[in-house]
Amino acid sequence: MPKVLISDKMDPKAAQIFRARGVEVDEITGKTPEELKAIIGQYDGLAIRSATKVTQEILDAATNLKVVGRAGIGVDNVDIPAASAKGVVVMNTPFGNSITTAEHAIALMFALARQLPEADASTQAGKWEKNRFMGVELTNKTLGLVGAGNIGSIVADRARGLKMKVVAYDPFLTPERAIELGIEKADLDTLLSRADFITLHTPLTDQTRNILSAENLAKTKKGVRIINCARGGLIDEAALKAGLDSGHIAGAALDVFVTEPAKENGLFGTPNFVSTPHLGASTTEAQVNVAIQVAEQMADYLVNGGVTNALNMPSLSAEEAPKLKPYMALAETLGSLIGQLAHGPLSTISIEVEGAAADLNMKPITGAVLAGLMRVYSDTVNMVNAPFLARERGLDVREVRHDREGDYHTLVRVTVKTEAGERSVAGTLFGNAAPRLIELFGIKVEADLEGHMLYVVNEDAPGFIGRIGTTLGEAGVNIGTFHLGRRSAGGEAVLLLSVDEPVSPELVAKVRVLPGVKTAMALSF
Ligand SMILES: NC(=O)c1ccc[n+]([C@@H]2O[C@H](COP(=O)([O-])OP(=O)(O)OC[C@H]3O[C@@H](n4cnc5c(N)ncnc54)[C@H](O)[C@@H]3O)[C@@H](O)[C@H]2O)c1
Ligand SMILES: O=C(O)[C@H](O)COP(=O)(O)O
Repeated sequence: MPKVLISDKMDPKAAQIFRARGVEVDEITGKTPEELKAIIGQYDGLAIRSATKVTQEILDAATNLKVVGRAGIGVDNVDIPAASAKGVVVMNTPFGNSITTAEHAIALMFALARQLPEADASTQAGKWEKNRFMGVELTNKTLGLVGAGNIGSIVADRARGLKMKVVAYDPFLTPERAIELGIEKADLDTLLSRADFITLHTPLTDQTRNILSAENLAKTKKGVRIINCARGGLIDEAALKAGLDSGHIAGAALDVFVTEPAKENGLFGTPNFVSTPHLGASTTEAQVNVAIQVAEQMADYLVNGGVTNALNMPSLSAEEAPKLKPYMALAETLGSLIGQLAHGPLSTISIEVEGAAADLNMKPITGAVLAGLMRVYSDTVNMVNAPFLARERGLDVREVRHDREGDYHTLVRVTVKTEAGERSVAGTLFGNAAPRLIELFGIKVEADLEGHMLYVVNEDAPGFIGRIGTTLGEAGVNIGTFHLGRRSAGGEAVLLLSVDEPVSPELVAKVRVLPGVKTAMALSF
């Protein structure tokens, strides 16, 4: 039974779903990195929010880990390249808390417009400072939206409902989508110069870090109010404080900080500064949504192999997973066969599908071929890290889907380019389930590839099979299955034998010197 650790506070629905789906679950929150390192080795899955940092060190200690599930959106607390390299799927729940976070941005915009926190503190202090708190209306004001993705779009919709004009900067926003959202697409400088309020809704990347730098803050309109419910690091906090102190910036509301938890910060105590402790996603509705989603996604992966919302692997629905399972076994076996047989550096690998296979999601098939191929070199390779390792090694991966109908109802062919030329193997599914080799380096040969095998290329000549049988018999090796194929009568032939135990190097050496043998190799699957 797979075992998951929930290491951040999560709605109880997550644990309930894991258990209902046959996944054992421990909820242990508030651990230090050292404490997490000590226990993570027991788990197949790790369910987190933003508090747990999934670093290279944690991943190194996570010897059984297969999936990290983020109950939320931002995954900047997960070292995704390190997870990919270790074959760990990283998934998030990209929509579960979007409405809640958009609403928080709108709430902070009102808090700034009407100085609600200060007015509340003053009133409760018995001051009744009616004349101190003069607000501004949102109606007819311009909202500058930096990032018009899931959350930004919802903020735009709500802002338009408030009769604001929305100007958006997002390099990936198409003109059609801007029209659909009823917003104006602009460049950053235009937005900065026109916005009465600016709200940030981008991930933190090398391009967005300090997008509101001292230089860009200086381009804003005097009296601008700024909201950040996205990520700390998008705003230069020192420059923001200077802008508030000088009065150029009329107000700023931050839910997120460069350093979190933000127990101390230079902005604290600054007039017209409002803050919340990363509460963007903190509503009952959002937390139930993300807890349910993350548990379902992780259980799907751990139990059925279904992949949804992964950031380092193509999606594979729970419906597709059982259909693709035999294909992935076939693909992995073909990858392994070609990895064992093709010597020297590979420059290109081409994966072709035809017949029924051509109707399937090809990415998992490709991932499985690459995993089979690379596992020949390292047993820590899986479908997640195989494409990553292939890219790292400069292997050019090509996918070809053929519409044509061939001799087989379904077929997967793998061709690699080596220094010695192209090498190709092909297989089908027997009875729609059992992987079967049908072609090896251009020779038709039907074989089940499993367990320990001996591969021999020889000249097709009478008496050869007897000699092989005798050689194996004398070595005390029992033959399970025997598959033969040849290019032409008297030409090159291949022989694939399955045997009950590993084929020793000594036996391979004996076979290699038999008359007519061109090459012999032990294979294992
Ligand atoms: N405060 C919270 O509790 C909370 C909750 C949920 C999400 N978030 C954060 O909110 C942010 C937005 O989330 P989302 O779901 O809308 O993400 P999203 O991926 O749907 O949208 C992000 C948008 O930013 C745009 N973008 C990327 N680079 C840009 C750039 N250089 N300049 C301008 N725009 C750029 C993208 O094109 C995209 O449209 C994320 O950082 C997420 O982690 C915070
Ligand atoms: O990216 C997110 O989903 C938010 O930052 C929410 O973070 P949290 O789950 O720690 O509240």
